Amino acid sequence: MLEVKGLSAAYGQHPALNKASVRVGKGEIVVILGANGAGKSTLLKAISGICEGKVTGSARMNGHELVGMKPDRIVEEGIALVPEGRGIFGDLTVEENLTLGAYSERAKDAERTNLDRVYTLFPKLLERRKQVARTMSGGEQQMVAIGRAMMSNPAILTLDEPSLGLSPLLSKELFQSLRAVRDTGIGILLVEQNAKASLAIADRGYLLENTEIIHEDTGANLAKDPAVQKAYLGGAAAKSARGPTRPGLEPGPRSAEAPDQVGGVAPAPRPAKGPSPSDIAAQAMSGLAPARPAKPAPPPTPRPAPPPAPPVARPAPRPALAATPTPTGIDTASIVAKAASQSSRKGAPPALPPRPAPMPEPPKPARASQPARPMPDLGHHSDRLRDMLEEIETAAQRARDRSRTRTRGKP
Ligand SMILES: Nc1ncnc2c1ncn2[C@@H]1O[C@H](COP(=O)(O)OP(=O)(O)OP(=O)(O)O)[C@@H](O)[C@H]1O
Repeated sequence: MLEVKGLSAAYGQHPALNKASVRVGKGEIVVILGANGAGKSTLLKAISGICEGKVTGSARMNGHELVGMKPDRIVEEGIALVPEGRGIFGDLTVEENLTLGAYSERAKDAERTNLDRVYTLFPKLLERRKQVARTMSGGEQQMVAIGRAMMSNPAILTLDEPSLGLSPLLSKELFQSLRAVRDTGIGILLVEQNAKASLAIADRGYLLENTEIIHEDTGANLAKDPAVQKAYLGGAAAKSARGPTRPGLEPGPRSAEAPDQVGGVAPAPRPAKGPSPSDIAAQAMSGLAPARPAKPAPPPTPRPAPPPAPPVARPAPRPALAATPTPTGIDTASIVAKAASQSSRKGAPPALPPRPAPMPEPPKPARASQPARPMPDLGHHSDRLRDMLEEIETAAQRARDRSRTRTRGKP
C-alpha cells in the first residue's frame, strides 16, 4: 500500500532524511525507532506533505506518487497523521473534534460508519462524546486525536510519538487500541520513543540513525536484538548479551527508553510540540489536511538557516463548508467556525515574546505633515497586530527624533 523509496528531506543545507525506504501494508504495524533528531518526524511529515524542508524521492500510496501532492490530497489518498502533541481542539466536545476529522471527500459518505467504528474502538469516547476535550485525561485526548484521524477513513494511519507524556497505564491502553485499529485493516506507521511497548505490537520495524534507515526486521527480532536492546531498551539485556553490536547504533539522549518507564514509572513529559491551534483551524477550514506540528525552540547546537519559508499549502476553501448538517446530524460549518474562533483566541500569544515594558516617552515635535495611516483590516488578529504596529511606529519615531537631535547638535 504505502511504498516509500529513497525519500530525502533537507531544511536548507541541513539534511534531515537521507534516501529512506519504508513500506507499510494493509493491517500492518510498522514502527520507526531512532534517536533525537534522527529524522523520524521528518519522515512522517514528508509522507503527509507537510515537511517544511525540500523533499525528494518517492512515496507512493497504491501506486500514486505523494511527493509534491498537497496535504489535503494526501488525506484523500488515505494517509492520516496524528501529529506529536495531538493537536485537538480543547474547547470543542469529543464528538465535534471527531466530526472535524470527517471533512475529506473520501470520508464524507462513510461518516456515520466511521464514527461508529471509532466509538466501538474507543468506547470511552462514546461515553464522553459531549465532554469538552480539554477536560479529558492525556490518554483520552490521545484517543480523540487518533479517532479524529480515523474519521478521515484512512488506509494508513501515521502517528508521531503518541505515548509521549502518558503514564504507563495509559500508554498500555493506547498500544492496545492501536492493535485494535490494525485489526480493522488499517496500516499503522508509528514513530515511538517507547521502544519496548511499540516493538511488542509491531509486525516490523526500522532503525533510523542519523537521517538513514540502517536496519529493518520483524518487531519480535528487533526486540531481542542486543544492539537494539542496548540502544533503545535500557541495555539491561544487552549487557549480558554477547551478540555483535551494529556499528553506528548509539542511543540518543531520548532514544533509550527510560529504564523507569520500563519499570512502570511515568517518564518526565517532554514539552508538547504540537501544531498551533491556528494551524489546525486553518487546515480544518481548508479541508482537514493533517495538522502541521510546530518545531520547538531550536536546540543549543545552531541549526542551519531554514530555507525561505515555503508557503504552507492551503487549498481553496470547499464550498461544502457552508453546508448542511452531516450524516451525524452535526453542523460541520458551525464546528469549524467554533474551532477557528478557538484558534484565534489561542493562536497568537504563545508565538510572540512578551511585550517589553514601555519606555518613557521623549517629547515629540509636532508632525502636522504626517497624518495617521489608516489601519488595514487584519481580521481577528487585528488587536495584537495593531499593538505591534504601534510599537514599531513608536520605535521608528524615536529613532527619527534621536537622529534629528544628533544632526542639529553637529556644527
Ligand atoms: N523546520 C525545521 N527547520 C530546520 N531544521 C529542522 C526542522 N525540523 C527538523 N529539523 C532538523 O532536522 C533534523 C531531524 O528532525 P526530526 O524532527 O525529524 O527528528 P526526530 O527524529 O523526529 O527527533 P525527535 O525525536 O527529537 O522529535 C533535526 O536535526 C532537526 O533539528
